[in-house]
Amino acid sequence: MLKGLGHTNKKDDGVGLDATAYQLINRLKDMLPKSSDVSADTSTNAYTSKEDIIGLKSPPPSKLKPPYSTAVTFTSDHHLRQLLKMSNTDEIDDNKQNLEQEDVQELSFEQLGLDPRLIRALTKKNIDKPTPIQQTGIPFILEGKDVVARAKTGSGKTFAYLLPMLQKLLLDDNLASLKTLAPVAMILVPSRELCQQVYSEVLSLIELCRVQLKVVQLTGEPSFSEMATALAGPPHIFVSTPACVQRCLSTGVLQPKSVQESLSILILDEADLLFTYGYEKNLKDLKAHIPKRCQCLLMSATSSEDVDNLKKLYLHNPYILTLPEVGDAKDEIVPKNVQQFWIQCSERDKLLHILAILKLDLVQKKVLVFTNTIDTSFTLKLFLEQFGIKSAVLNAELPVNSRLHILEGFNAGLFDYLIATDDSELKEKEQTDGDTQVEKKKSKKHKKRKLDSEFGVVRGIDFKNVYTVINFDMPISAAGYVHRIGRTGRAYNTGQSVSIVSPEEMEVFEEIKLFLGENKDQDVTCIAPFPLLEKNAVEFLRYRAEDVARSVTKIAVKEARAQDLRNEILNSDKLKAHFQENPRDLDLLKHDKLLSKKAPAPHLRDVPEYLVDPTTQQASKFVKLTRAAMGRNNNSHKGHKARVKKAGDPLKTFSADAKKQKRKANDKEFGPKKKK
Ligand SMILES: Nc1ncnc2c1ncn2[C@@H]1O[C@H](COP(=O)(O)OP(=O)(O)OP(=O)(O)O)[C@@H](O)[C@H]1O
Repeated sequence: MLKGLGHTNKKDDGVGLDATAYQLINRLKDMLPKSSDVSADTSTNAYTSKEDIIGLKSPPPSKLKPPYSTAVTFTSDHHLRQLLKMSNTDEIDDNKQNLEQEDVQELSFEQLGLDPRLIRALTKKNIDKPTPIQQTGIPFILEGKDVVARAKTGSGKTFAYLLPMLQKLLLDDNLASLKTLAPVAMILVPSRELCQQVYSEVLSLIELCRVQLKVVQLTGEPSFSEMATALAGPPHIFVSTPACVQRCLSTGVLQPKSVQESLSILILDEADLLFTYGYEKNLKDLKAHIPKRCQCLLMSATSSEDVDNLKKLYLHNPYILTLPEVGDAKDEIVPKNVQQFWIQCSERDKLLHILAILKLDLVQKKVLVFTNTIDTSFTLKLFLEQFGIKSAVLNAELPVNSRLHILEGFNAGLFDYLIATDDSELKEKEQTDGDTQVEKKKSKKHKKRKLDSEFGVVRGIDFKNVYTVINFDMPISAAGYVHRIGRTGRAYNTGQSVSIVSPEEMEVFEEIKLFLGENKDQDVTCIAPFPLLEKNAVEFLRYRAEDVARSVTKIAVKEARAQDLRNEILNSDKLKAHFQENPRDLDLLKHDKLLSKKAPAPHLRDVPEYLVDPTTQQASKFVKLTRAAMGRNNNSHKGHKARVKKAGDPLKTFSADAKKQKRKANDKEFGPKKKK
């Protein structure tokens, strides 16, 4: 991104950047970790690096037929060490020579052997070249191998398995036209949100390919008739959670014998979460019904004991494909195109600091804010509302239709700020804490939390065009941090994260830095202090912020939370009925409406210029300039194609309208904005 900014400086005369701004930019450059020297120029994006293209295997890639063998390449000792960790040493030594001799070659989708219909569908989605995990994975999967694919967040793992899976169904007459009694392909994911996301991706590919394949999704605890309706036919592809499939089997809606006869490909997505979300028993029981000849794929962003256990349980002599792996160096954990920053302040001053960075326009939109509790989300929402910053909240308490709709609305650009409660780690902790199941049940009952156990907002969800991730509360582990900030910088996009760290959170922050490979002795910094926020700028806002913060009482939060839940329960029913008919009508309900009882005071909406010091004004200009240079979609690499796409993609067309509607609604709620 910095190189990109460098280019934009040449064009910025009209914007009025002065020497201070350039100093600021340079300061920002200096403070950035060396690894974040990423560019808006696609030729240097995260995926073109040789270092990132990795394939591991048995048998060696050289035994594969061309053109596959050239795609599988080792380029560093680190990669070989990775291999040694997980495979047979002799085999590695055998392969080492082959691998070192091979040339790195970037392959196109055509060269990977994908069907023209799928390539056309990808072109319509503006996807023209495979990511490394797709380059490496697709040929193996097309060959029918069992595969474990491990790659960073946002690296395109979903298409890495969807494309070859669909190709198999498209090309194999037996599979697609055979009168089976159960689905031919099954995709198991840990959460409802992921289920919806994967389902939408498959559906959209099928529609764009114009083929007669049927896909169905099912989650939660559906009734017998819901299961029977979903599986009538049966669909070719079934997207679900392990618990739900188990339910279909135990109620007889899915006959074990039919599964044995029909199932050809099974995919376990976000495999590292399946056990921690409590599906261990389901998966163990399900194993008995999976035919031996069934091809199994296991996708995950990190490695863990759970992934290993699943691999042993389901896969036969698998190919293990891994992109740079967690463990050795920071570049290999977090996508290179994400810049990481932090701000240190007291717990009490967190509201003040987030207000300063949002209100003074010091970060790019869209912004995804993570909190650890639902109450904190509402505190933040109510607080920001008073300053004219509207946001939606997302948490496990909300009805499923609302959650899905909120995600879709955010992805379509209906609102810019989403405050998500990430309690997935607490959920994991709940799983490991406590001695017996009974105790766990008791404590859960005691808490009376009506949270959806299939909710998962952090892992795997493909938030579109989120530029900034803010950790308002720090996650409780380094892995949680990696997954949170992985919601930005997806695929070829750039992004940044800002962690607001209180003294109480310093311990976990240090842990995170260590995990990312920060090393003071070698002058390696992974998370730099946020460079655009001046102390003065914060202090100027203090009085107003503290005044408003005092009005956001515990009672106000409780009431807002209850009100939001009531709204969303009503919404959810409407959504259910309406969206069966109009699945793309996203603007029916607004999720970012105001919850404060007191209307926001007009004087808090705009920060008067005299309150903003000149350096901060320059910083804000600099952020706006960057935004303009990057284009609204944060997709500079797509160039003219992005414009072509806009007309054809209902989501894009919709978001353009949505922007107008959003402006109108804003004026209605806050009053028309004065022209400066
Ligand atoms: N070849 C490609 N070129 C450009 N964009 C791509 C490509 N493949 C996938 N994408 C896009 O990249 C984004 C991230 O992909 P995906 O959700 O599959 O990542 P992931 O590796 O599964 O991440 P996570 O581990 O967080 O689940 C999606 O928006 C997807 O449409």
